[in-house]
Amino acid sequence: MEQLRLEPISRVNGSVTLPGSKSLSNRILLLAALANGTTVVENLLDSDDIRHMLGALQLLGVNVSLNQERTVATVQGVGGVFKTPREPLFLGNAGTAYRPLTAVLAAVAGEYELIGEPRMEERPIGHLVDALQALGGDITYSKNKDYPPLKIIGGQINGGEVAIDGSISSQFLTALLMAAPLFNGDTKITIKGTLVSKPYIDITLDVMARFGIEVEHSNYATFTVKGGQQYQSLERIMVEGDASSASYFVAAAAIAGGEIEIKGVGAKSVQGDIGFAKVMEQVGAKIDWYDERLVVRKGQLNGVDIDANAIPDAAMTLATVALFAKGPTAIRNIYNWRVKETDRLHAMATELRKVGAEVVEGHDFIEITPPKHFNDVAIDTYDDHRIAMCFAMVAVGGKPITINDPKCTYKTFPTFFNVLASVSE
Ligand SMILES: O=C(O)C1=C[C@@H](OP(=O)(O)O)[C@@H](O)[C@H](O)C1
Ligand SMILES: C=C(OP(=O)(O)O)C(=O)O
Repeated sequence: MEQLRLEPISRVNGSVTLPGSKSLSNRILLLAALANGTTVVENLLDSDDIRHMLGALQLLGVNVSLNQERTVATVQGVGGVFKTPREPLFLGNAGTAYRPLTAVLAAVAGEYELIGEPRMEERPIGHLVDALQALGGDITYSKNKDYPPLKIIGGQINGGEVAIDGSISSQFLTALLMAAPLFNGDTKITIKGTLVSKPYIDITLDVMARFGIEVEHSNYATFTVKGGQQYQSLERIMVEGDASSASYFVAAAAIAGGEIEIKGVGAKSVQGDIGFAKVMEQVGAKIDWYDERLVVRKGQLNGVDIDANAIPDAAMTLATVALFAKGPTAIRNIYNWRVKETDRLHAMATELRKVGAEVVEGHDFIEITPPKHFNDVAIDTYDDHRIAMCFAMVAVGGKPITINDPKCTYKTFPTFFNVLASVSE
């Protein structure tokens, strides 16, 4: 197995231009493909999750051309008419590809099979499939009920009233919302249970509006979407920098000092993970806010006790910031960490303990007391990009660390370790 040795970093300094947002890239690609004209997408992320979406679109007969860096895509929309693919759509472990494609392909004519990596077969999708089936969708489980892989016969959905469980993943509601304009009739969606990861719904509504579709909602409890609509192509759309990827550089500057300018997200971001920078101010970081960038400096870091339901991805970074804060840190209301790239609650608890922290792993929370002494260990990353990236913060805090399988960052941020090295002293 490949390992990356990170020597202690004494200071960080410089400027980082963020790669495009994963959440925005995959939503924009799918809606541009469904639209009825050509859309040029700029600052597209080039990472595994996006490659899986692009691979699927190609098999569905969508013509997408990319520049050499794969950061500008010209998408020739097919007006909601896909080709039946000659092989199953392999979507890796990309939730932002698998879930939206499930709903959209249930809505448009054709026969489809959606497959993924072994971990994808352990990540639930039953809440989405239940809702689509209740609306008349023809979806069957190829292996285990409520989990991928899936077989879909599309084009059967008339719309109507439907309830969807929002308590495990917001991606199910995102998927249903993105597909609903393609249903024959109007759809009224009611949320069952508490909706988790709510800010991701704002990203969905924002992108849908950019492509010409308005959704009405009352306080994220009910949503109404008119059926029989078509997405409208955009001449040009720019993908914001990835706010979750920004979290590592916000944390690095806060921990090590020096100053990092982070370009690509700021006060105007549509991504909820920008909220991580607010949390870091509470922890003690000094941040200057601009519309589309942040400038971050070190401060005296103190442990905090927060509800992180709205920022599930960036909150993992707080778990390693906690190693360098004064006093314990508690991160609460994060049950769904358990159904992501790995069981992140258990994995984070295990690896933080290896480093020397005292950790309480609750059903839906984690409490971290910083180490008295840091152990120089190799961190297992469980094929989870965020575990690899957050544990790089140990080196930023001045302690040596080894990251196993560092290429797992390719899921969302292939150049992460190079970018970190470029601001490290
Ligand atoms: O809609 C999205 O783009 C995402 C939603 C979140 O998932 P959940 O809604 O499952 O928490 C997040 O963790 C994921 O990385 C991206
Ligand atoms: C949870 C994540 O990914 P996915 O989009 O596959 O759910 C993530 O990127 O942290």
